[in-house]
Amino acid sequence: MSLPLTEEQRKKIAENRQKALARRAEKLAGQHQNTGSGSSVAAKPFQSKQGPFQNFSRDPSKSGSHGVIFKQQNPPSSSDGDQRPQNSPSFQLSTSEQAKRAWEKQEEVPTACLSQRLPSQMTVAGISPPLAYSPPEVPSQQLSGYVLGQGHPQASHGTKSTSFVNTTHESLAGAKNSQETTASSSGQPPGDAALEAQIARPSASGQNIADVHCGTGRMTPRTEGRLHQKLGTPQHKAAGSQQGTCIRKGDRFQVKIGYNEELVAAFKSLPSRRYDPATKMWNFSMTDYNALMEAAQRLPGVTLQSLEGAEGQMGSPSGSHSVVQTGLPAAPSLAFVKGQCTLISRARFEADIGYSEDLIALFKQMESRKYDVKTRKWNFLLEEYNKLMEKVCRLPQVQLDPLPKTVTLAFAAQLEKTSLGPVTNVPEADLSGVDSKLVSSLLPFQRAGVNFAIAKRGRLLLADDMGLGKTIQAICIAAYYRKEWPLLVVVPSSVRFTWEQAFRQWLPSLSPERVNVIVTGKDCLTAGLVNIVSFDLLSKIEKQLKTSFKVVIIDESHFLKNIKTARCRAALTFLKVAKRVILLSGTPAMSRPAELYTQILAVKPTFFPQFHAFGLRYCAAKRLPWGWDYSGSSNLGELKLLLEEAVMLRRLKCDVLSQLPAKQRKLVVVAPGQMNSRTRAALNAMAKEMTTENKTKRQQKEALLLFFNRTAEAKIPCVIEYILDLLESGREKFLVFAHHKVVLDAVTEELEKKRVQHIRIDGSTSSADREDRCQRFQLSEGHAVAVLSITAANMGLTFSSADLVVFAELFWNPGVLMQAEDRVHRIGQSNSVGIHYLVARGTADDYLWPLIQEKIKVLGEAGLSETNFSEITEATDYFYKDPKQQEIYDLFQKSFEEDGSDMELLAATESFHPGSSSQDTGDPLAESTSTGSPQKKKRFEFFDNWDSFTSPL
Ligand SMILES: Nc1ncnc2c1ncn2[C@@H]1O[C@H](COP(=O)(O)OP(=O)(O)OP(=O)(O)O)[C@@H](O)[C@H]1O
Repeated sequence: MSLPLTEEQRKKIAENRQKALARRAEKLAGQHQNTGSGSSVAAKPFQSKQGPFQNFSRDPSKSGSHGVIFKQQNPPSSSDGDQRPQNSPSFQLSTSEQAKRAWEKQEEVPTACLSQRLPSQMTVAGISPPLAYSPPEVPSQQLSGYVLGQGHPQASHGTKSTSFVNTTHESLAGAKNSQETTASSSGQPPGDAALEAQIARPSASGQNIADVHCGTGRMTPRTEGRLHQKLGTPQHKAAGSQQGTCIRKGDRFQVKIGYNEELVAAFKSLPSRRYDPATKMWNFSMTDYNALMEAAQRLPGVTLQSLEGAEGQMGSPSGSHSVVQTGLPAAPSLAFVKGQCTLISRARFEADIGYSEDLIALFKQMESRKYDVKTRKWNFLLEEYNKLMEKVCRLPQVQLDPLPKTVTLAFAAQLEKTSLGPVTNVPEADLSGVDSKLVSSLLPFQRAGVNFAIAKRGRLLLADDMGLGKTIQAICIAAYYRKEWPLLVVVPSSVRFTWEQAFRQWLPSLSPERVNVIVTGKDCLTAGLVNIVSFDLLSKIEKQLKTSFKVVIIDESHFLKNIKTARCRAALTFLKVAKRVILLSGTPAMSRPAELYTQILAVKPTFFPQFHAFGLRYCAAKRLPWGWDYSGSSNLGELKLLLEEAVMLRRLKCDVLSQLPAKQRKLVVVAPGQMNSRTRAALNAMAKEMTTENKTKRQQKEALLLFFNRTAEAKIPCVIEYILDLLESGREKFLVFAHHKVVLDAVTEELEKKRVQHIRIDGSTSSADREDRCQRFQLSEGHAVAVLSITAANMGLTFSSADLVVFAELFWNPGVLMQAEDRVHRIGQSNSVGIHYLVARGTADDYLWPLIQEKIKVLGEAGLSETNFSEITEATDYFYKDPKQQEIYDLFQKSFEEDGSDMELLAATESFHPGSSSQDTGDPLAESTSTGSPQKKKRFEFFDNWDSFTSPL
């Protein structure tokens, strides 16, 4: 359809075009002279795009998004929609990628160059976009991407690759052939196609099509003219030619073409027309497609490439050069649909794809078909997957991406119809070789966890909720493979000794000497049969890590979530060679699926050897101007199913609540290694002081008090480290009870420093404020810590929104401790609550802990306490073989049982201030407790440097 232009108007337009062309040609020739022979106009914008990425790759710190956006070393050439990795020209490209790049190059050509294109070249360009943007046989899963942290996405789309620089018309046509949409099928006369190929063939230097068009200055108006003559095309027609393309946008299509008055008039005549001022493009409904294409066909000099998926469908070759003339498909059959298969249950998958009549007909042939009216999607049994996919491949208008290969492998039994049961039956493992004490203690769900692990040949991510006893399960699994030991256990440093304790507790057959806790980088990693090392030390013992451990436990394995960290890189070296890998985490991913990647890699290295494939499928990977963003999430249901099938076991507290006690107490042996030698020596001196003969009762008590005070001070770094580890492990809300002001202060300061939401209630908090702060904590979301004084906040407050209580310090009166525990264990609490007692060896805790046990036992026997500490009491192994120790214990017992001692102790401890008194050699107690003026007491230089002491090493 054309507008009736007057002859004069036509002439004027033609003249103006000629003038503009001449001006551009002149300008171009000038530019070529300026840029020299090696430069290419077409290449320029491409090179300039590379700049920032090269800079970026040199500066990975600018990746943003907390290390989740992985470095992209190659420049993307388009930013929207296409999520495949791009290649620099020197990389191998698949044929479809070449075609796409050739297309993009065409797009990048400046207007001046466009005006010089030959009609035949337009046809060359016109063949590529549909197949290049959507290669049906290339599942995204096959896209190999980054080897994490190492940079390049490798160009492998599963199709034959040829070098980009050698791109030829033939290779493009070849690509097209492979997609069943060949250039010849577009209805062009063969003679013309051959001629085009000849013209478009690159120079011997391997220059690509775009360069030939307008690249290096070889193309001048004169040569252009010669080419036109060769084609028998009048030169003025080439100057006036306009090439455009139709692009599918949902149920509409838009036309991308430069301004043409006649075409615009044609657009305006179509009822469904819309103009988008943002893109400056017209768009139409599919019903107007044929009318538009016919109108475009009638306009001289206008070449409008048909819609993606339309070419080759309805061959009505007219013999024209124009792509439009390759045949106009009827609008309904143009419905090119693209989608993907997704796993929706262990037995079924869903086709997530738009409407296609042919496809629906095919779906209806499947016996297991189900249509979900809510999601409006069809789903099928996995056993029909292969059949369906085979048939879908034969529908040219449909691109249904398959399930990732990892998924089909993990669910092979279902695909092959060999196992249709809804739940896999995990066989009962033979645990006869494991200590019976351990095996008999396992709760039913823990036993099931051990069975699962053994069914998975000792490689799993045990992701049970916090406090469900991952430690006992891990020890049992590792013990099953005892013949393959030495065992390596990697843990947060705050729980190294707790793990040592757990081995002692649960594996009596293992001699305690065979448990080796690595404390410094100089310690030998293989000294024990069980070797426990902290994450922090991993990078310091890298050489030793080359020793291969066949059995490895990683506690809080989400500490490895970031591949860029030294600890993760170090861990991957030994995880690669380990035969059994037992990962433990209550929170394997705290905010995004990308965090799971390294843990999956550790358990199943073959699942997603390259992060990019994982990122595309499960992290909604997006290409941004600075690289790929993997911080999103996609197909989470499928990821969960995949993990549960092959990698992970996760039970929530609510799933197993009936098997859990209402309160679970945990003894956390905090690291005395944090104490420097002076601290340790001073504590020993305090202990000695208490048992020195000829001491009055009062003097003994004062010595005891100072011992208690110094213990508080000495524990601070361990306490802080433990709290920070809890936060890092995803514990959102918990209470921290302490007694000494110095401890409360240190914890509060640290939380402030780390900007963690917290409240504090101590003796100085008014009653009104107590309630306010308590409410604030109850209602807060995300991380929140309540820092509470054991004696000032152990009553009358409800903190039921938390389910964990940490006792940073012990207190001699178990009744007070129990009251404090019950701040969370009360009406409104639906969970089993965790109580962690931090106990430091070599401090007053050695005496306080057994004292508390003793008292609780008595209360329990009298029916006054439901609490049973027996398991952990046993575990602590506090039997005083040394008579001096027994003496100190007796002293503690006596002192705390005397009437009024509590008040005296409280006063003394509250007033205690770190670093008090310089009377190292004298009796500091006399000042700190008996003078009654603690503020005035002299400073006791107990620690070299307060700052270094409070910041964990
Ligand atoms: N079967 C059991 N018998 C006796 N005590 C148990 C049993 N299972 C777990 N416990 C105790 O429960 C407490 C919590 O267990 P554990 O520390 O292993 O939990 P977790 O799952 O590792 O928690 P988190 O994720 O917080 O570290 C410990 O004191 C442990 O000794």
